[in-house]
Amino acid sequence: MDEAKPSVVLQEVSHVYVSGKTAFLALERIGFTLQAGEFVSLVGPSGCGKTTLLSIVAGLIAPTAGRVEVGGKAVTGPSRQIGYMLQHDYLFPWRTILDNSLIGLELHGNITEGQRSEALGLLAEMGLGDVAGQYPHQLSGGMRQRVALVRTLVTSPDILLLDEPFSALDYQTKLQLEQLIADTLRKWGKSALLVTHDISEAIAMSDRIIVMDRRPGRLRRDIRIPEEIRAASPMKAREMPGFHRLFGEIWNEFEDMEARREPL
Ligand SMILES: Nc1ncnc2c1ncn2[C@@H]1O[C@H](COP(=O)(O)OP(=O)(O)OP(=O)(O)O)[C@@H](O)[C@H]1O
Repeated sequence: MDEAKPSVVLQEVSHVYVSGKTAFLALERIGFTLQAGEFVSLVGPSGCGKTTLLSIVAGLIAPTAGRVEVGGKAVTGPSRQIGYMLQHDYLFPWRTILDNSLIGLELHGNITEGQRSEALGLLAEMGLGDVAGQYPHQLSGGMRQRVALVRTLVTSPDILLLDEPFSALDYQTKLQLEQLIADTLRKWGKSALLVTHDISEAIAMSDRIIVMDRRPGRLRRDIRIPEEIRAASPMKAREMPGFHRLFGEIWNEFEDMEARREPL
């Protein structure tokens, strides 16, 4: 682990949504640490609070109780240390691919020539060098998500929050992008917190998987992925017997939660 890079620590984080006269406990006393350079996935049934948790870590909403620290400092709002990548790419149709990838930097001031050439280098690394001058409608879904990744990486965040970034992609593109992101984050020693509904994706990409329970959203399991699976590519990992065992174990957690589900 790289000690110079920050870890993320959540302590007793709870969140209540209030609308009108009703209050809803969305998260209850969540606590875990995302070590520097670690890749952790959050899985759990719909509505268990995964996106709420990411928004709290990103500093977009303040938790009702508890504390989130990045690199030992309390999170009080959005910061450049954290990059957020969503299911939709939200590229601006009137801007070129290069200009779209520079948006995050523009928000922090004028773009330097060095930053522009760094963005071009990143686009090339993601196989997008030839389309830097094109517009989003000329690109496939997978290419657009890669642009969104460049836009996130170009601001040099230490931690990436990934909210179902692959869910709108076809299977083959999704596997390729999983591989690309896993390789890129590992190479640069970035930490990541991935929200996904896809158990296979979580196992193939992560160092750990946190299984959440719902109503209220709580931690249910914290599962460490065996080294042999972590060392394999997301495609190869899917062929391993250990992978299928883990899939079954997590699937059983979901079945158990479903069996205990109370009517809404
Ligand atoms: N702004 C809000 N006001 C009131 N309730 C909300 C708000 N946002 C989310 N919720 C509720 O909080 C709970 C957790 O929502 P959240 O979107 O974090 O869950 P999730 O696990 O990400 O869901 P999914 O897997 O379906 O995307 C849900 O019951 C949701 O209806």
